[in-house]
Amino acid sequence: MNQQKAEIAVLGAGSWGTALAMVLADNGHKVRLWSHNNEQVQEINHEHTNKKYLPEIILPELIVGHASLNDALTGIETVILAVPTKAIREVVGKMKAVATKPLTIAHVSKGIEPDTLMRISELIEEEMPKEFIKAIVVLSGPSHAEEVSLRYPTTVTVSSENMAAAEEIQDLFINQNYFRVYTNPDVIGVEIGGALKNIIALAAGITDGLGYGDNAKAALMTRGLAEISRLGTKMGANPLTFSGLTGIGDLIVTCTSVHSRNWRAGNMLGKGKSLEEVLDSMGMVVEGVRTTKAAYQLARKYDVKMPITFALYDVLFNGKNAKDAVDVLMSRGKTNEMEDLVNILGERNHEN
Ligand SMILES: NC(=O)C1=CN([C@@H]2O[C@H](COP(=O)(O)OP(=O)(O)OC[C@H]3O[C@@H](n4cnc5c(N)ncnc54)[C@H](OP(=O)(O)O)[C@@H]3O)[C@@H](O)[C@H]2O)C=CC1
Ligand SMILES: O=C(CO)COP(=O)(O)O
Repeated sequence: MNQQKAEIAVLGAGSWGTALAMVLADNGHKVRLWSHNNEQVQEINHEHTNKKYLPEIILPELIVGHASLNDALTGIETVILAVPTKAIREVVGKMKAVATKPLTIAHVSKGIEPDTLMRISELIEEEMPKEFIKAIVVLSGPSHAEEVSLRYPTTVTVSSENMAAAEEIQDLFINQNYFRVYTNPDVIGVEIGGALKNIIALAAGITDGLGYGDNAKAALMTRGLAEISRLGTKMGANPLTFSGLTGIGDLIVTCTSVHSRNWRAGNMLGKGKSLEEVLDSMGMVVEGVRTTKAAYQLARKYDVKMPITFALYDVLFNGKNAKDAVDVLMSRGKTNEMEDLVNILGERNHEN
């Protein structure tokens, strides 16, 4: 484990890129932390802090900030891509311009691109020429940056179509004191679970903001997982992945933690703030908003029932009142808890 010390580029110096850079540095690896903000790079190198994103933290000296992507990537074989979903195409486009050899690209973002409906590994594959891709890996799971940077015990999962590459990323990150990394070969399930839990966290924040209780939140989490599992299974995921760290695990942490940007954004919406006011006040990415649009489109494409996603879509994009949306969910026709998933599994078995 962590046998060889490597030099790794982390692209994106927001909360998650910085916390993951700390894990790598704690494991003895040199980290080139790239940011498109030169002032932030100066702060990282001279103050060893990143106050905007992790105000309490002192960064290990093995982390060196870079404002030039070319410098950050020269001679590097492994890249951790840690920017929001909507920046992935732009940053991979810049990587392509300076890459000189095949890279293992591990992404850690949780989203789906609206309209193209692509998962992040698919976006990377589309943007990066084949000759510069050694492997694409996803790292996901219940892991708020604020807690990882305090070295609190955390578990995540890595997945790839190239499991040897996933195991290399597992070895780079695993830390027996506080960061345990599992593998799972189900890339679709891992990416869908990580992206769609943000939708349910927004909804959980809204019901908390409305003053509804723990019953409502437990219902949202459970029925939210049911609709994520239905869609993911229809898209080809292993349904068991949704009972793992990147499914229920991440759903629990994002719906219950004060660190969650998605939950906090939902909470403000439930208290009556407009979407614009909420997003303006966050200062960090709230992935669930765009992902709601993408999941709404995916549900229509795959003909899967996703009532919570549809209700949230109406609140976010059609001006529906949040309380009315909950009323609509509660007054739906009678249904069987498991039948739809069982039917999807039946159709899949029939096709195989
Ligand atoms: N925070 C967390 O606990 C976790 C986050 N994630 C996922 O990680 C991804 C990144 O999130 P997180 O770090 O939290 O986000 P933050 O909002 O904290 O930081 C985003 C970072 O990306 C930079 N960035 C944004 N757009 C671009 C661009 N076009 N080119 C270059 N850099 C850009 C931002 O720069 P600037 O400062 O200039 O805006 C900032 O440094 C998300 O998909 C999130 O879901 C996953 C697990 C945990
Ligand atoms: O994915 C996360 C925790 O696992 C982070 O969630 P938020 O983006 O809602 O903060």
